[in-house]
Formats: sequence, C-alpha cells, structure tokens
Amino acid sequence: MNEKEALANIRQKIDDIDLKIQQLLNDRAAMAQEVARIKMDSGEQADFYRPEREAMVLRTVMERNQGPLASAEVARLFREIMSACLAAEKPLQVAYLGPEGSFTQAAAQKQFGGSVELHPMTTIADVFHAVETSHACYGVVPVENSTEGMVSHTLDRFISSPLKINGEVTLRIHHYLLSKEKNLEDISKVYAHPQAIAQCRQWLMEQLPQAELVPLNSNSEAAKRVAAEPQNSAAIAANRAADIYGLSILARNIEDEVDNTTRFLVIGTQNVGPSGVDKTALLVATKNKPGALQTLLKPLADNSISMTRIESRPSRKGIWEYVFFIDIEGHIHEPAVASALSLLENESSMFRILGSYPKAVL
Ligand SMILES: O=C(O)C(=O)C[C@]1(C(=O)O)C=C[C@@H](O)C=C1
Repeated sequence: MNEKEALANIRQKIDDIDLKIQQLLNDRAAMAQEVARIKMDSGEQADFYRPEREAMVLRTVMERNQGPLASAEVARLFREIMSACLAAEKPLQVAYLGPEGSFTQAAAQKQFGGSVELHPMTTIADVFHAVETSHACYGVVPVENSTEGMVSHTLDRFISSPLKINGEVTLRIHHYLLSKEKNLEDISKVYAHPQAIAQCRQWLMEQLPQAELVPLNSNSEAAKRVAAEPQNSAAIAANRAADIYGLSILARNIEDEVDNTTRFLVIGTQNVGPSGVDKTALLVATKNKPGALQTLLKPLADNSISMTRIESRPSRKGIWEYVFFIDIEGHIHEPAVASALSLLENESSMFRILGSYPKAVL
C-alpha cells in the first residue's frame, strides 16, 4: 500500500469513528433531555445544572482514562459535552465579574463550558444582584488568591445575601505586560487591578522601577485604557486581552509566585447534593465570651473534620462585631459533618451554611 492509500484507509476509519461519536453524542443529549423531563415533572424548582453529578462524571472520566489522550484533555472534552447536553435541557445564563477577557470569564468558561450564555457585570455586587433578582441562574466571582489572600468584597456580600455557594473553580493565573510600545524603556505608566500589581510587585520593581503604577477596577479595563492612549503606557492583563484590545505582549508570566492560583465561587440558589469529594462553607459569629472561637471549633476537631480556611470580617450589622467564614472538608449530608455542625451551631450566636459543593475537579 502506498502512502496515499494508507492515509485514505486510516481516514476512512476516522470517518467511521466520527459517525459513531456523533450518533452517541446525540443519544447522550437525548438522555439528558429525558433527565430534564423527569426534573420538570418533579415539581418545585427544577435544578437542571447539577454540579455534583458533573464533578462525578469528570472524576470517573479521568480515573478510567488509558490514553493516548491525556486525562485533562479527555476531561475537557467531556466538560464541553456536558455543557452542550445541559444547553439541550435548558439554556443557562451565567453572570460573571467582567469585563470580557477577565480571569473570572475564563473561570466561568472552565466551570460551565462553551454552551452557556455569559454576561459580564461591572462589580462583584452586580454579579450577586443579577442572581438574586433571577436575571442570571448562576454567578461567578473571585474569592481568594494564593498570593494576595481573600477578595473581601465577595465575602462581605455573603453577609447580606441569601445566595449559596454551588461550586468552586481554581485557575492558574499568568500575568502579561501588554502595550503598544515595543520596548520596556518606553513605559512610564502601568495600569492594572490592585491585586495584579501586588502579584507582580517584585518584577515591576526590578524591570520598571521608574514607572507609575495606576490601580484600576480590572485588568481588562487597564488593557482598554492602554489601547486608547497614544503611547508610553502598559497594562498587566491576561494574554487574551492582547487580542481583544489589539496590544502586543511586552513580557510574559510576570507574576512573582510560580504557583499563582485564583479560586472562584459559583453562586446560586440551589442546594447541591454530595459528589463524594466536597467542601462546606459556613458563616458564623461567636458568642461574646473568652475562648469562644476555640469552643466553637472544637466539634470539628472532635469529628476529625478538616478546616481548610478561616477568615474573619467585620459584620457591619452592629449585632456581631466580627463574623467568621469557615471552609471545611465534607458535605452536610455526611453524618460526621452534620453532627459537628449541629454542635457548632449551638455554640454560635449566628450560624449559616453558605453551601456544600464539589471540590474543583479540573
Ligand atoms: O444528570 C443530570 O442531571 C443531567 O442533567 C445530565 C448532565 C450530563 O450531561 O451528564 C447535564 C447537566 C447537569 O449539570 C449534569 C449532568
């Protein structure tokens, strides 16, 4: 067989496989529509999006993968298949902290795939508002960065919002210096979100010690500003922003930490079921007496429940001076978690479960 015949032969096999994949994808979508019918018949509010089920499917896909495709690649494909199947059940609107090109948009795409309608919002409060008023089914907001710590706007908004946490997304963050200029020496001003400036501080000090650092609401706004200015300015932003705003990349990966990760939350109105590997977020206030926090946390240790984070914030309500955001491992439906939380509730002056949700898979 010559090369031409060998290629034609294999391509015929690929065509046959594609035909089967396509038939199977449509069979799968028809099953998802069947699931949707059952959900609608169950009355109440039908939750079409099931983050716990999606997490289980993705984990299974990765565990059983034998290659040659990498597990992360196969999971990404299944992420898109489920996104398309969900859209065949019901198109979803997801609000995110914009503008277009923001890291939060990338996080929303990572979590929901390409078949949802994404709506950029100007502020974190606007994202909450869009979901609270049912203009969006879900929202995506940043909550913590591995170098800069908590995003306090997001935590504070939970104090007054009835919304729950329905999922988490983690994203490796790389910062780029974007400009119309071709040389670093020509940069006298750098625009960026304050967190991005903080994450690149060392690099900026070494490479652009003379440049004025100008904080803006978002890195995308910074890129937009640079695109509108005639010369000498640069923006710290994601590489996507270079295409969106027609800028060139002056420097790559300028973040000081090699493992710069941002964690985002999916906010919604749903009570998410257990996926097997879950987290639970709590909002509590302690009684005003000595050792109160220690007493409050004791049931967690007694039940061998890991606390992955605790943050205190001023309550702004006057009744409690401080509230605590506590993340633990496990789901409220797990008996050990349920019994620890009921003891913890007895010890607190305010107690709210912000949500149990699957740990990020991708
Ligand atoms: O299992 C479900 O509940 C479905 O709706 C099906 C499906 C899927 O495609 O596998 C689609 C959307 C949900 O978010 C979870 C899973």
